[in-house]
Amino acid sequence: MNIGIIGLGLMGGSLAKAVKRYGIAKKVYGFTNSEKNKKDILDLNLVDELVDLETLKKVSDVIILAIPVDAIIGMFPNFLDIDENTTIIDMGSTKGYIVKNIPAKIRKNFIAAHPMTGTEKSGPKAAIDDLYEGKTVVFCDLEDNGNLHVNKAFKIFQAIGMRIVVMDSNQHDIHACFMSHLPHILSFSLANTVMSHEDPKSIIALAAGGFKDMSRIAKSSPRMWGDIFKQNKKNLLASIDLFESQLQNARKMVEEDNYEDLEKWMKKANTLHEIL
Ligand SMILES: NC(=O)C1=CN([C@@H]2O[C@H](COP(=O)(O)OP(=O)(O)OC[C@H]3O[C@@H](n4cnc5c(N)ncnc54)[C@H](O)[C@@H]3O)[C@@H](O)[C@H]2O)C=CC1
Ligand SMILES: O=C(O)C(=O)Cc1ccc(O)cc1
Repeated sequence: MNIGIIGLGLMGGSLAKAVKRYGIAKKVYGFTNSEKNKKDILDLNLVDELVDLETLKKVSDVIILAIPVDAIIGMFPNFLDIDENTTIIDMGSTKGYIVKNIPAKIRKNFIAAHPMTGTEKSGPKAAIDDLYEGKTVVFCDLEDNGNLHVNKAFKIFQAIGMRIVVMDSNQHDIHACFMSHLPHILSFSLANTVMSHEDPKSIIALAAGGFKDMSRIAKSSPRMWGDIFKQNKKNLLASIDLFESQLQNARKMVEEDNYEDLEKWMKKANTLHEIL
């Protein structure tokens, strides 16, 4: 089968590497809207050929959308004339808003997927050989897809070493919010808090592992995360409220010198790593 990838940054570029490595695609075609990235994509040999969108639509049996979540929605009108056997798979970090907006004409073709793997880096140079190996991909609302398309999606993601979890898109957005969207907005907040108080010299001199761990994802793409926070606004606001109440509780225990309860509270937090 021929695979066409739209957007060849971290996710699309890494997928191109994976499908090549496992010999899943006869040919991998790519489309990008970024002139700046074209040279990198070709230098890195991510795809067999960079083509225009109309060509990619015609030559691909499967089209992967690895672009920001608002750009995924913006692509829908381009697919209205797609062949009934062409599968479209999006890799966006949000699912509810995307699924709700898929045009009826292509609903059977369009698989809503979210690979639960990534990094804070972006662009073609960020692509990694084994990004998907042994990781989970969530497929949403498969009951609305045609069997042919579901089977193709399973085949591709299993072949690159992924574990598949099937979920309702609204449930996905709640879980993805707590497990990914909330941690990202907290990391951005921590980075801005520290920078508003500390000078660069002290940051360099004193940054230890814990700070580096907690701020790594604050390096993530603002374009990509702006779209995610917008599409998952309702869940994000609810999770921030819950986080704020935890922080307020911690603040109160410190303020009142209630170190006994503070220790109990931290011991409870320790148990997260019995699960992870
Ligand atoms: N970065 C991560 O760790 C993860 C990202 N995702 C999702 O994957 C998608 C892609 O993210 P990344 O690869 O990290 O972003 P990226 O920024 O590394 O790559 C996206 C690429 O798409 C191109 N692009 C943007 N709009 C386009 C359009 N309309 N047509 C053609 N090309 C276009 C850009 O030039 C860019 O190179 C997003 O929807 C994101 O939410 C999902 C899981 C993990
Ligand atoms: O860099 C990390 O640790 C991530 O958590 C990457 C990530 C970003 C967005 C997603 O939708 C899923 C994973």
